[in-house]
Amino acid sequence: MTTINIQSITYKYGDRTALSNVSLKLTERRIAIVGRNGSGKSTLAQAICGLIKPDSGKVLVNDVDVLNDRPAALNTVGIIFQNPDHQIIFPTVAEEIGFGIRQLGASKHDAKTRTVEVLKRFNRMDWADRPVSNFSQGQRQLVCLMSVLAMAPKVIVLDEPFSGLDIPTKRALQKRFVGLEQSLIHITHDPELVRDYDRLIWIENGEIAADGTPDAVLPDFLAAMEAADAGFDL
Ligand SMILES: Nc1ncnc2c1ncn2[C@@H]1O[C@H](COP(=O)(O)OP(=O)(O)OP(=O)(O)O)[C@@H](O)[C@H]1O
Repeated sequence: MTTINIQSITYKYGDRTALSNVSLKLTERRIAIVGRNGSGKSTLAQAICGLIKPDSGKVLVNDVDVLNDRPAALNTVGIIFQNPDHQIIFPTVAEEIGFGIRQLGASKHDAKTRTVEVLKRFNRMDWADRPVSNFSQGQRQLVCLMSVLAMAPKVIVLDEPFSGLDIPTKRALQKRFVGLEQSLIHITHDPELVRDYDRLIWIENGEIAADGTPDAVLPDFLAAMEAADAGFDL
């Protein structure tokens, strides 16, 4: 079982408090995070992955301090962002996948072997030397997923990976996520995607507004979203 221990995290961007004293113990395999734009979801995702340094508090994933033990964090938590271009840095698919494996300390030879393994698993050996720049957004998201899986993390954080994808591409990618053995923490604006998850956490203004099963939390969340104002005129 994977345990994510978020201990009293506060994070500020200048004067703006994005997360305010958030504590959570997460052990479920499928966890959804919902909330309005700007409520703090992505900030929490980055804290869970050790990508930002909270002003106070810490995150332990299976006892790994993800901020301060970067080598151990790399094969403990992975993240897939909304925009694959924020993630992909290498020109070809094999280089991109291999880079993550090398980060774990693998030799060039081992990185190559594991890159081939993951390409085969996804039936995408023909992608190895193809330039990512020619790929569609859905294909790039799959490259990101393969790169993350090649590092064999225990937890994968999905930060709205489906936005901008058409319905068939979204469905195809979703099928890949559903089958993963890893624990998933899935940030989404689409409650339908996470209705059958084990746990759903609703964040507002950097705090936990509700936490429970989707059946328990979603009705209030959806009612609040229906009643809410955008806060500005379009
Ligand atoms: N780089 C930044 N600099 C300054 N403020 C930021 C920065 N990133 C986020 N914020 C602010 O922090 C708050 C939380 O942002 P965050 O991106 O975590 O929200 P979110 O729930 O993921 O939003 P969305 O659903 O729009 O992606 C918002 O008020 C946002 O404007």
